[in-house]
Amino acid sequence: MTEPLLEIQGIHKRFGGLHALNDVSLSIKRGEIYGLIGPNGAGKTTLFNVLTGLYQPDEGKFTFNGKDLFRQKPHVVVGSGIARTFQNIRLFANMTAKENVMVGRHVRSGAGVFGAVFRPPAAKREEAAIHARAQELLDYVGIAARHNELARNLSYGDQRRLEIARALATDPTLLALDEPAAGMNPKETDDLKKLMEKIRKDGVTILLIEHDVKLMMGLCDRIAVLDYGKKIAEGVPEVVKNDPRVIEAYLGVAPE
Ligand SMILES: Nc1ncnc2c1ncn2[C@@H]1O[C@H](COP(=O)(O)OP(=O)(O)OP(=O)(O)O)[C@@H](O)[C@H]1O
Repeated sequence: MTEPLLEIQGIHKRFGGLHALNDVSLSIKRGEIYGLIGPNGAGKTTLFNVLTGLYQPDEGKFTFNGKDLFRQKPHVVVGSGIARTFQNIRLFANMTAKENVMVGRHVRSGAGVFGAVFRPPAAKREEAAIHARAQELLDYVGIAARHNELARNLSYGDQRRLEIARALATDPTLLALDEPAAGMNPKETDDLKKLMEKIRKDGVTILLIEHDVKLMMGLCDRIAVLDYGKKIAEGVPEVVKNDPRVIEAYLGVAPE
């Protein structure tokens, strides 16, 4: 058995009296597309925020690629190979598409502030490489022609793609996507599905939150279901879909 890429055990997160994550454990294998579903307020985004260092969990364990990332800062998490996108798109609206990706790439570059200001030859070469890689990533997600467009002028679907390109610019091992299909039409959703399959084929493991259950069922290798901060089911889509606890969580009533 190969080691899981991501392993979280017994994670608790409380906001005052609200137990947003209650003893959540899961492990994600390398190369998987792993889905996280659950009703509104179930704790999905909170789990992402804990994983990416934005929230400090109260208890638990969290290892990634053999490294202990429990309560680490976001830059350490990114540096360890976890990149994410946000439920509410967080692009630099007044920067071009390419500049947005370059920001992601700078996380990986060694040029730093000195290099950016004084631009010695090595820094210039690095800057050229960052430009080239950013353009390549825009091409990869299918928006190369829009490279010079301000992010705010891109269509909603293209903004979502741009967020993915920016996350990929950090060379992640695990890409965590928070509702990437939100607000997309069926054609955009289908294109997004193909993009996620391509990303996985190219060696990046994907953790995905999504409300579009049809998309999740057709895309994920395994799915975990959260409800009121607890993991109530986990498994292959077919089994999860028919689990009475899942049906009850979604419909509010136990199935007949
Ligand atoms: N920073 C915070 N402070 C206080 N409560 C919070 C905070 N973040 C999340 N919560 C609460 O924790 C619970 C879980 O929220 P979370 O956003 O993780 O749910 P979700 O499953 O992602 O929901 P949705 O599908 O609506 O995005 C909710 O009751 C929410 O109000």
